[in-house]
Amino acid sequence: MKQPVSIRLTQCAKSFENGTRALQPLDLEIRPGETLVLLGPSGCGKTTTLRMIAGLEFPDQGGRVMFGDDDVTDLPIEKRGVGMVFQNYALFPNMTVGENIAYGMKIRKIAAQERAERVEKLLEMVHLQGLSHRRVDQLSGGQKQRVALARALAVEPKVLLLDEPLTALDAKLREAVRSDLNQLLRKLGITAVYVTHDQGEAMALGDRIVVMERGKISQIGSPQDIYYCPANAFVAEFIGAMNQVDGIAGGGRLQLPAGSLPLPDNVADGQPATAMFRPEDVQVLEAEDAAGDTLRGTIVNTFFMGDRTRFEIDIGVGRPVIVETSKRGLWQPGQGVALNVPAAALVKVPAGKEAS
Ligand SMILES: Nc1ncnc2c1ncn2[C@@H]1O[C@H](COP(=O)(O)OP(=O)(O)OP(=O)(O)O)[C@@H](O)[C@H]1O
Repeated sequence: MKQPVSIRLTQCAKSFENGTRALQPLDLEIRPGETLVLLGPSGCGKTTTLRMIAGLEFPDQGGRVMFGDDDVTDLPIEKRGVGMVFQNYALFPNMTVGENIAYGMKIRKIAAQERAERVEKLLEMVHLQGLSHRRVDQLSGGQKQRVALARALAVEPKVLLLDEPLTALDAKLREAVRSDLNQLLRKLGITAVYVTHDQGEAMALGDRIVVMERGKISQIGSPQDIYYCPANAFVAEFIGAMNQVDGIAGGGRLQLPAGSLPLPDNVADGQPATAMFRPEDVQVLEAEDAAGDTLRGTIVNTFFMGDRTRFEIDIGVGRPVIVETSKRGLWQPGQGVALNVPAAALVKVPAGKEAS
Protein backbone atom coordinates (compact mmCIF):
# COMPACT_ATOMS: atom_id res chain seq x y z
CA MET A 1 0.00 0.00 0.00
CA LYS A 2 1.15 3.52 -0.76
CA GLN A 3 1.83 6.13 1.92
CA PRO A 4 -1.57 7.49 2.93
CA VAL A 5 -2.26 11.08 1.90
CA SER A 6 -4.13 13.91 3.55
CA ILE A 7 -7.06 15.58 1.81
CA ARG A 8 -7.69 19.28 2.24
CA LEU A 9 -10.69 21.23 1.03
CA THR A 10 -10.45 25.00 1.30
CA GLN A 11 -13.37 27.30 0.70
CA CYS A 12 -15.16 24.66 -1.35
CA ALA A 13 -18.66 25.94 -2.13
CA LYS A 14 -21.03 24.41 -4.65
CA SER A 15 -23.99 25.90 -6.46
CA PHE A 16 -25.75 23.97 -9.20
CA GLU A 17 -27.03 25.46 -12.44
CA ASN A 18 -30.62 25.35 -11.22
CA GLY A 19 -29.64 27.70 -8.40
CA THR A 20 -29.44 25.11 -5.60
CA ARG A 21 -26.68 26.04 -3.17
CA ALA A 22 -25.59 22.56 -2.06
CA LEU A 23 -22.54 23.68 -0.08
CA GLN A 24 -21.54 26.85 1.70
CA PRO A 25 -17.78 27.58 1.52
CA LEU A 26 -16.36 24.63 3.40
CA ASP A 27 -12.94 23.96 4.94
CA LEU A 28 -12.11 20.38 5.82
CA GLU A 29 -8.89 18.52 6.52
CA ILE A 30 -8.81 14.72 6.39
CA ARG A 31 -5.75 13.17 8.02
CA PRO A 32 -3.58 10.62 6.26
CA GLY A 33 -4.92 7.12 6.90
CA GLU A 34 -8.06 8.11 8.79
CA THR A 35 -11.62 7.11 8.01
CA LEU A 36 -13.69 10.26 8.00
CA VAL A 37 -17.46 9.86 7.92
CA LEU A 38 -19.73 12.54 6.44
CA LEU A 39 -23.02 12.25 8.30
CA GLY A 40 -26.22 14.24 8.06
CA PRO A 41 -29.82 14.27 6.91
CA SER A 42 -30.85 13.94 3.30
CA GLY A 43 -29.84 16.92 1.18
CA CYS A 44 -27.24 18.35 3.61
CA GLY A 45 -24.44 18.11 1.04
CA LYS A 46 -22.61 14.88 1.97
CA THR A 47 -22.59 13.37 -1.50
CA THR A 48 -21.66 16.67 -3.12
CA THR A 49 -18.65 16.92 -0.78
CA LEU A 50 -17.61 13.35 -1.60
CA ARG A 51 -18.05 13.91 -5.33
CA MET A 52 -15.89 17.01 -5.07
CA ILE A 53 -13.12 14.94 -3.49
CA ALA A 54 -13.61 12.33 -6.21
CA GLY A 55 -13.42 14.79 -9.11
CA LEU A 56 -17.02 14.15 -10.17
CA GLU A 57 -18.01 17.68 -9.16
CA PHE A 58 -15.87 20.80 -9.07
CA PRO A 59 -16.01 23.54 -6.45
CA ASP A 60 -17.24 27.00 -7.36
CA GLN A 61 -14.64 29.63 -8.15
CA GLY A 62 -12.04 29.95 -5.38
CA GLY A 63 -12.38 26.47 -3.85
CA ARG A 64 -9.34 24.16 -3.74
CA VAL A 65 -8.92 20.42 -3.25
CA MET A 66 -5.48 19.13 -2.24
CA PHE A 67 -4.29 15.53 -1.92
CA GLY A 68 -1.14 15.87 0.19
CA ASP A 69 0.91 18.53 -1.61
CA ASP A 70 -0.85 17.99 -4.94
CA ASP A 71 -3.48 20.44 -6.05
CA VAL A 72 -6.12 18.22 -7.70
CA THR A 73 -8.83 20.88 -7.94
CA ASP A 74 -9.04 20.79 -11.73
CA LEU A 75 -8.27 17.10 -12.24
CA PRO A 76 -11.03 14.73 -13.37
CA ILE A 77 -11.69 11.52 -11.43
CA GLU A 78 -9.43 9.29 -13.54
CA LYS A 79 -6.42 11.48 -12.77
CA ARG A 80 -6.92 11.65 -9.01
CA GLY A 81 -6.11 8.09 -7.94
CA VAL A 82 -9.34 7.49 -6.05
CA GLY A 83 -11.27 4.26 -5.59
CA MET A 84 -15.04 4.58 -5.27
CA VAL A 85 -17.74 2.34 -3.86
CA PHE A 86 -21.38 3.22 -4.47
CA GLN A 87 -24.65 2.22 -2.85
CA ASN A 88 -25.84 0.39 -5.98
CA TYR A 89 -22.51 -1.49 -6.49
CA ALA A 90 -22.11 -0.23 -10.11
CA LEU A 91 -20.60 -3.57 -11.16
CA PHE A 92 -20.62 -4.95 -14.71
CA PRO A 93 -23.36 -7.59 -14.45
CA ASN A 94 -22.25 -9.69 -17.41
CA MET A 95 -18.69 -10.05 -16.16
CA THR A 96 -17.33 -12.46 -13.59
CA VAL A 97 -16.18 -11.39 -10.15
CA GLY A 98 -12.54 -11.63 -11.25
CA GLU A 99 -13.14 -9.63 -14.42
CA ASN A 100 -14.90 -6.91 -12.46
CA ILE A 101 -12.04 -6.63 -9.98
CA ALA A 102 -9.41 -6.68 -12.73
CA TYR A 103 -11.18 -4.15 -14.96
CA GLY A 104 -9.40 -1.03 -13.71
CA MET A 105 -6.04 -2.78 -13.76
CA LYS A 106 -6.61 -3.84 -17.37
CA ILE A 107 -7.34 -0.26 -18.38
CA ARG A 108 -4.12 0.77 -16.66
CA LYS A 109 -2.33 -1.92 -18.69
CA ILE A 110 -1.14 -3.91 -15.71
CA ALA A 111 0.22 -7.27 -16.93
CA ALA A 112 -2.10 -10.30 -16.86
CA GLN A 113 0.03 -12.21 -14.37
CA GLU A 114 0.07 -9.38 -11.87
CA ARG A 115 -3.66 -8.78 -12.39
CA ALA A 116 -4.42 -12.39 -11.56
CA GLU A 117 -2.26 -12.29 -8.45
CA ARG A 118 -3.86 -9.09 -7.19
CA VAL A 119 -7.36 -10.42 -7.84
CA GLU A 120 -6.60 -13.49 -5.71
CA LYS A 121 -5.21 -11.34 -2.89
CA LEU A 122 -8.17 -8.99 -2.99
CA LEU A 123 -10.68 -11.83 -3.00
CA GLU A 124 -9.05 -13.16 0.12
CA MET A 125 -9.11 -9.72 1.70
CA VAL A 126 -12.86 -9.36 1.20
CA HIS A 127 -13.58 -13.00 2.10
CA LEU A 128 -14.66 -14.12 -1.36
CA GLN A 129 -12.00 -16.76 -2.06
CA GLY A 130 -12.95 -19.17 -4.81
CA LEU A 131 -15.60 -16.93 -6.35
CA SER A 132 -13.44 -15.38 -9.07
CA HIS A 133 -15.29 -17.14 -11.90
CA ARG A 134 -18.80 -16.57 -10.59
CA ARG A 135 -20.94 -14.16 -12.57
CA VAL A 136 -21.73 -11.04 -10.60
CA ASP A 137 -25.49 -11.37 -11.13
CA GLN A 138 -25.34 -14.65 -9.22
CA LEU A 139 -24.10 -13.00 -6.03
CA SER A 140 -25.95 -11.77 -2.96
CA GLY A 141 -26.02 -8.04 -2.18
CA GLY A 142 -23.34 -8.40 0.49
CA GLN A 143 -21.08 -10.32 -1.89
CA LYS A 144 -21.61 -7.74 -4.62
CA GLN A 145 -20.58 -4.96 -2.28
CA ARG A 146 -17.44 -6.90 -1.34
CA VAL A 147 -16.61 -7.20 -5.06
CA ALA A 148 -17.17 -3.47 -5.49
CA LEU A 149 -14.79 -2.83 -2.61
CA ALA A 150 -12.15 -5.18 -4.05
CA ARG A 151 -12.51 -3.48 -7.44
CA ALA A 152 -12.05 -0.04 -5.87
CA LEU A 153 -8.91 -1.22 -4.04
CA ALA A 154 -7.47 -3.08 -7.04
CA VAL A 155 -5.96 0.03 -8.58
CA GLU A 156 -4.23 0.87 -5.29
CA PRO A 157 -5.93 4.24 -4.91
CA LYS A 158 -4.52 7.04 -2.77
CA VAL A 159 -7.96 7.60 -1.36
CA LEU A 160 -11.01 5.37 -0.91
CA LEU A 161 -14.42 7.01 -1.23
CA LEU A 162 -17.57 5.21 -0.14
CA ASP A 163 -21.06 6.58 -0.79
CA GLU A 164 -23.64 4.85 1.41
CA PRO A 165 -22.15 1.45 0.52
CA LEU A 166 -24.27 -0.55 2.97
CA THR A 167 -27.65 1.09 2.49
CA ALA A 168 -28.97 -1.50 0.03
CA LEU A 169 -28.19 -4.42 2.36
CA ASP A 170 -30.58 -5.85 4.92
CA ALA A 171 -29.89 -5.17 8.60
CA LYS A 172 -28.06 -8.39 9.44
CA LEU A 173 -25.85 -8.31 6.36
CA ARG A 174 -25.16 -4.63 6.85
CA GLU A 175 -23.71 -5.37 10.25
CA ALA A 176 -21.54 -8.19 8.94
CA VAL A 177 -20.14 -6.17 6.03
CA ARG A 178 -19.70 -3.16 8.31
CA SER A 179 -17.60 -5.18 10.70
CA ASP A 180 -15.40 -6.53 7.87
CA LEU A 181 -15.09 -3.07 6.39
CA ASN A 182 -14.03 -1.69 9.75
CA GLN A 183 -11.23 -4.24 10.07
CA LEU A 184 -10.16 -3.76 6.47
CA LEU A 185 -9.96 0.03 6.70
CA ARG A 186 -7.85 -0.24 9.86
CA LYS A 187 -5.59 -2.85 8.30
CA LEU A 188 -5.08 -0.95 5.05
CA GLY A 189 -4.56 2.40 6.74
CA ILE A 190 -5.86 4.09 3.59
CA THR A 191 -7.37 7.58 3.77
CA ALA A 192 -11.09 6.94 3.42
CA VAL A 193 -14.16 9.16 3.24
CA TYR A 194 -17.46 7.50 3.95
CA VAL A 195 -20.90 9.03 3.39
CA THR A 196 -23.88 7.84 5.37
CA HIS A 197 -27.07 9.10 6.98
CA ASP A 198 -26.93 6.21 9.48
CA GLN A 199 -25.45 7.33 12.76
CA GLY A 200 -24.77 3.77 13.96
CA GLU A 201 -22.63 3.20 10.89
CA ALA A 202 -20.89 6.54 11.38
CA MET A 203 -20.06 5.73 15.01
CA ALA A 204 -18.83 2.24 14.17
CA LEU A 205 -16.63 3.20 11.24
CA GLY A 206 -15.43 6.74 11.69
CA ASP A 207 -12.17 7.77 13.31
CA ARG A 208 -13.83 11.15 13.08
CA ILE A 209 -17.30 12.19 12.05
CA VAL A 210 -18.33 15.37 10.25
CA VAL A 211 -21.95 16.21 10.99
CA MET A 212 -23.40 18.33 8.20
CA GLU A 213 -26.54 20.39 8.09
CA ARG A 214 -27.83 22.40 5.14
CA GLY A 215 -24.54 22.63 3.27
CA LYS A 216 -22.46 23.44 6.34
CA ILE A 217 -20.34 21.57 8.85
CA SER A 218 -22.04 21.52 12.24
CA GLN A 219 -19.30 19.63 14.07
CA ILE A 220 -16.18 17.55 13.47
CA GLY A 221 -15.00 15.15 16.14
CA SER A 222 -14.50 11.60 17.32
CA PRO A 223 -17.69 9.54 17.72
CA GLN A 224 -17.42 10.06 21.49
CA ASP A 225 -17.05 13.85 21.11
CA ILE A 226 -20.06 14.04 18.88
CA TYR A 227 -22.20 11.89 21.16
CA TYR A 228 -21.21 13.30 24.54
CA CYS A 229 -20.27 16.90 23.64
CA PRO A 230 -22.51 17.96 20.76
CA ALA A 231 -21.61 21.41 19.47
CA ASN A 232 -25.20 22.52 19.08
CA ALA A 233 -28.80 21.42 19.46
CA PHE A 234 -28.95 20.08 15.90
CA VAL A 235 -26.08 17.64 16.51
CA ALA A 236 -27.46 16.73 19.94
CA GLU A 237 -30.80 15.75 18.45
CA PHE A 238 -29.51 14.21 15.24
CA ILE A 239 -27.13 11.79 16.96
CA GLY A 240 -28.94 9.29 19.13
CA ALA A 241 -32.16 10.14 20.93
CA MET A 242 -32.08 13.14 23.23
CA ASN A 243 -34.50 14.36 25.87
CA GLN A 244 -34.92 18.09 26.05
CA VAL A 245 -36.93 19.40 28.99
CA ASP A 246 -37.65 23.10 29.50
CA GLY A 247 -38.41 24.56 32.93
CA ILE A 248 -37.54 27.37 35.32
CA ALA A 249 -34.45 27.48 37.52
CA GLY A 250 -35.12 27.48 41.23
CA GLY A 251 -33.01 26.49 44.23
CA GLY A 252 -30.21 25.15 42.00
CA ARG A 253 -32.57 22.75 40.20
CA LEU A 254 -34.75 22.86 37.11
CA GLN A 255 -38.27 23.17 38.44
CA LEU A 256 -41.05 21.33 36.62
CA PRO A 257 -44.73 20.75 37.40
CA ALA A 258 -44.04 17.21 38.64
CA GLY A 259 -40.72 17.61 40.47
CA SER A 260 -37.27 18.79 39.45
CA LEU A 261 -34.18 17.89 37.44
CA PRO A 262 -30.55 18.93 37.83
CA LEU A 263 -29.65 22.23 36.18
CA PRO A 264 -27.09 22.25 33.39
CA ASP A 265 -25.41 25.54 34.37
CA ASN A 266 -25.55 28.28 36.94
CA VAL A 267 -28.87 29.75 35.96
CA ALA A 268 -30.32 32.41 38.24
CA ASP A 269 -33.53 31.53 40.04
CA GLY A 270 -36.60 32.40 38.01
CA GLN A 271 -34.81 32.15 34.63
CA PRO A 272 -35.86 29.65 31.94
CA ALA A 273 -33.46 26.73 31.40
CA THR A 274 -33.29 23.43 29.53
CA ALA A 275 -32.01 20.02 30.61
CA MET A 276 -30.81 17.65 27.87
CA PHE A 277 -30.04 14.00 28.59
CA ARG A 278 -29.85 10.65 26.83
CA PRO A 279 -32.53 7.96 27.28
CA GLU A 280 -30.00 5.43 28.56
CA ASP A 281 -28.88 7.76 31.37
CA VAL A 282 -32.23 7.92 33.16
CA GLN A 283 -32.99 5.60 36.02
CA VAL A 284 -36.65 4.74 36.58
CA LEU A 285 -37.74 4.06 40.18
CA GLU A 286 -40.92 3.04 41.93
CA ALA A 287 -42.68 6.31 42.74
CA GLU A 288 -42.77 5.52 46.47
CA ASP A 289 -38.99 4.82 46.61
CA ALA A 290 -38.12 8.31 45.41
CA ALA A 291 -37.12 11.33 47.49
CA GLY A 292 -39.44 14.35 47.79
CA ASP A 293 -38.62 16.48 44.75
CA THR A 294 -37.64 13.66 42.37
CA LEU A 295 -39.34 14.08 39.03
CA ARG A 296 -42.53 12.01 38.74
CA GLY A 297 -44.29 10.77 35.66
CA THR A 298 -46.63 8.21 34.17
CA ILE A 299 -45.59 5.52 31.70
CA VAL A 300 -47.51 6.18 28.49
CA ASN A 301 -45.87 3.74 26.09
CA THR A 302 -43.44 0.84 26.14
CA PHE A 303 -41.52 -0.58 23.17
CA PHE A 304 -39.74 -3.88 23.54
CA MET A 305 -36.71 -3.74 21.24
CA GLY A 306 -35.08 -7.08 22.05
CA ASP A 307 -31.82 -5.98 23.63
CA ARG A 308 -33.53 -3.11 25.44
CA THR A 309 -36.89 -1.59 26.23
CA ARG A 310 -37.91 1.99 25.54
CA PHE A 311 -40.39 3.78 27.77
CA GLU A 312 -42.16 7.04 27.10
CA ILE A 313 -42.98 8.83 30.32
CA ASP A 314 -45.37 11.77 30.59
CA ILE A 315 -44.00 14.36 33.03
CA GLY A 316 -46.70 16.94 32.36
CA VAL A 317 -44.73 19.21 30.00
CA GLY A 318 -46.02 18.06 26.61
CA ARG A 319 -43.26 15.98 25.05
CA PRO A 320 -42.73 12.73 27.00
CA VAL A 321 -39.32 11.77 28.39
CA ILE A 322 -37.77 8.78 26.62
CA VAL A 323 -35.98 6.21 28.73
CA GLU A 324 -34.15 3.12 27.55
CA THR A 325 -32.98 0.25 29.68
CA SER A 326 -31.53 -3.16 29.04
CA LYS A 327 -33.24 -4.47 32.16
CA ARG A 328 -36.19 -6.72 31.51
CA GLY A 329 -39.40 -4.69 31.17
CA LEU A 330 -40.80 -3.78 34.54
CA TRP A 331 -43.14 -0.94 33.83
CA GLN A 332 -46.56 -0.92 32.25
CA PRO A 333 -48.53 1.92 30.63
CA GLY A 334 -50.50 3.83 33.24
CA GLN A 335 -48.01 3.13 36.01
CA GLY A 336 -46.68 6.06 38.07
CA VAL A 337 -42.87 6.19 38.36
CA ALA A 338 -40.05 8.51 39.44
CA LEU A 339 -37.12 9.50 37.24
CA ASN A 340 -33.58 9.90 38.48
CA VAL A 341 -31.30 11.88 36.14
CA PRO A 342 -27.78 12.28 37.56
CA ALA A 343 -26.27 15.75 37.11
CA ALA A 344 -23.29 14.14 35.31
CA ALA A 345 -25.65 12.83 32.63
CA LEU A 346 -26.66 16.27 31.43
CA VAL A 347 -25.46 17.04 27.92
CA LYS A 348 -24.20 20.58 27.67
CA VAL A 349 -24.68 22.43 24.44
CA PRO A 350 -22.68 25.66 24.16
CA ALA A 351 -24.94 28.68 24.55
CA GLY A 352 -25.76 30.70 21.46
CA LYS A 353 -25.21 27.77 19.12
CA GLU A 354 -28.75 26.44 19.09
CA ALA A 355 -29.85 25.02 15.77
CA SER A 356 -32.17 27.43 14.04
N1 LIG B 1 -26.75 17.82 -9.97
C1 LIG B 1 -27.51 18.55 -9.15
N2 LIG B 1 -28.26 19.56 -9.61
C2 LIG B 1 -29.01 20.33 -8.78
N3 LIG B 1 -29.08 20.13 -7.44
C3 LIG B 1 -28.37 19.13 -6.92
C4 LIG B 1 -27.54 18.28 -7.74
N4 LIG B 1 -26.94 17.37 -6.92
C5 LIG B 1 -27.37 17.64 -5.67
N5 LIG B 1 -28.22 18.70 -5.67
C6 LIG B 1 -28.87 19.31 -4.49
O1 LIG B 1 -27.85 19.71 -3.60
C7 LIG B 1 -28.22 19.46 -2.24
C8 LIG B 1 -27.21 18.55 -1.59
O2 LIG B 1 -27.28 17.29 -2.22
P1 LIG B 1 -26.38 16.04 -1.77
O3 LIG B 1 -26.69 14.92 -2.71
O4 LIG B 1 -24.98 16.46 -1.62
O5 LIG B 1 -26.98 15.73 -0.34
P2 LIG B 1 -26.80 14.45 0.59
O6 LIG B 1 -26.54 14.98 1.93
O7 LIG B 1 -25.81 13.53 0.00
O8 LIG B 1 -28.26 13.83 0.52
P3 LIG B 1 -28.75 12.30 0.38
O9 LIG B 1 -28.44 11.64 1.67
O10 LIG B 1 -30.21 12.45 0.12
O11 LIG B 1 -27.98 11.74 -0.79
C9 LIG B 1 -29.62 18.90 -2.30
O12 LIG B 1 -30.51 19.95 -2.12
C10 LIG B 1 -29.72 18.33 -3.70
O13 LIG B 1 -31.04 18.32 -4.14
